[in-house]
Amino acid sequence: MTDAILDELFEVIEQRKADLPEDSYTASLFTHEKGENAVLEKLGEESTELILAAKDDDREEIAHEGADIVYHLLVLLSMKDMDLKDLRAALRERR
Ligand SMILES: N=c1c2ncn([C@@H]3O[C@H](COP(=O)(O)OP(=O)(O)OP(=O)(O)O)[C@@H](O)[C@H]3O)c2ncn1[C@@H]1O[C@H](COP(=O)(O)O)[C@@H](O)[C@H]1O
Repeated sequence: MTDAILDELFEVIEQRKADLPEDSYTASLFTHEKGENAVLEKLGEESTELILAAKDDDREEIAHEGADIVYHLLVLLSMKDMDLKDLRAALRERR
């Protein structure tokens, strides 16, 4: 997890959280009437879609749904005032 794309994506998410632009999907998750349940529901849906893609052996779809999950996970971390350091620390502890 040293790929810069994750840090760049997390930075954009933090920026959207701060600025809340109207046309931003990310911002809409932070202001959603369902609160954090909106992102939790998305994580549930995307996980199901990932499982279906895996069962179909659809490699392109596995990557697509996996990316959706990573994005929504980063939004969740930001909502909880956590960041990639927390995720990296958890992964490192398992080595
Ligand atoms: N990485 C993502 C990202 N991944 C997924 N999504 C959105 O998450 C939603 C997923 O919901 P759905 O499953 O209903 O979408 P779908 O495409 O119909 O479903 P699938 O069949 O694809 O799973 C879609 O609206 C996607 O656009 C994302 N929206 C934004 N980003 C990143 O966030 C940045 C800022 O985006 P904005 O906040 O929109 O400016 C972008 O530049 C991207 O880098």
